[in-house]
Amino acid sequence: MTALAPSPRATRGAAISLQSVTRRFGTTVALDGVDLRIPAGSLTAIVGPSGCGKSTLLRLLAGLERADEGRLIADGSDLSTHPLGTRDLAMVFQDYALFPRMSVERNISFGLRLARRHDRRSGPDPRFIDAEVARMADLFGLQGLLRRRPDQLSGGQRQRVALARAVIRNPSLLLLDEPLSALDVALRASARAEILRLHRDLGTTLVLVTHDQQEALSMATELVVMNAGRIVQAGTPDQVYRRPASRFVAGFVGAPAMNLFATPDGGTRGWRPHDARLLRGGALAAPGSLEVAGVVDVCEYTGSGQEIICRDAEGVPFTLVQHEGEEWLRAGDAVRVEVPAAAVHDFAPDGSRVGG
Ligand SMILES: Nc1ncnc2c1ncn2[C@@H]1O[C@H](COP(=O)(O)OP(=O)(O)OP(=O)(O)O)[C@@H](O)[C@H]1O
Repeated sequence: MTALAPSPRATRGAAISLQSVTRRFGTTVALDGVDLRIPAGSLTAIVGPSGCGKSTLLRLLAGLERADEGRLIADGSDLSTHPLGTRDLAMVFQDYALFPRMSVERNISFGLRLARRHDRRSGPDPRFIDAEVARMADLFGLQGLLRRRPDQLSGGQRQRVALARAVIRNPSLLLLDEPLSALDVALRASARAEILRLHRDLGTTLVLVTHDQQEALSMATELVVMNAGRIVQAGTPDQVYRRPASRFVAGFVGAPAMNLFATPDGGTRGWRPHDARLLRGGALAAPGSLEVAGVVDVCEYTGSGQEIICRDAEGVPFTLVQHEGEEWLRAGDAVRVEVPAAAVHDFAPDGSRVGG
């Protein structure tokens, strides 16, 4: 019982747009004139430092917050006047928000049982509900836990129940607030794969808030970077990674982080550790490329290679990466690297990107 055909309840994903949305809490401006288009069927990941407004944006999409200014449009209708119905929308909160006195089975099937109570003729029948619960239990590894109550589960198990409860309803908009943060590595990988499969099979529009930018880069079709209540860049993960629009985005997206150096004019020059190539012996840098020299400070083994923290002649730290099979650098080694001109990013004193 793993691959039921997409249910006829499934609709295509909703297209959402925010127009000049502002949300204030007292003097705090949580969202500051946000314009954003979330394409139908996209998997949009929202990343940004703590307090930048990610959860507020998600809660706004869920209808749990109202905009003080601006408009929120879904499939052409204004959500402030026609909020999305509960069948079209599901949200998984950071704190799961499970029903404490219901069993896991009851929690997961809640939405379907509600639909049946509302409409016994076209609502899902009990056998379908049982089959769907069993499918969710399989997908999220909840077999054997269906009779328990939430307080008898670990944090990770609770999170999986919350995901199953949201996913079982095949919503056209699924909002996930840090859904994978409490899972261990193995479960995280399978839950991530399940979310991607769900997204692919049902065409649900999925909006995901995460602290884990690697998760965002690997899962998202659209990546939205926020800072201080504003959207500072939105695009495909590839666009954001390769052409960060500002110094802030350059430093925030990508792991290890981009190496950034102050330039004499007050701007910043950056390059990613993965774009640097070691120059061994007396090897010359290719014409036009950037050459950087330094001394290895610390080496950190990562399993598939090592990350190396170096310092240049001015003491500015920069990171290099080495992969398995290379001759390992060690603390105290002198290093020279070249960075192709196309991989060098320049930012003006105001932080904006310079050139292409
Ligand atoms: N109900 C509220 N009352 C007062 N201030 C709030 C409220 N909700 C959010 N804020 C403030 O609005 C700003 C944005 O909060 P939000 O929770 O959206 O940030 P976030 O990016 O999700 O943060 P985190 O990553 O830490 O969860 C913060 O300064 C926060 O303190």
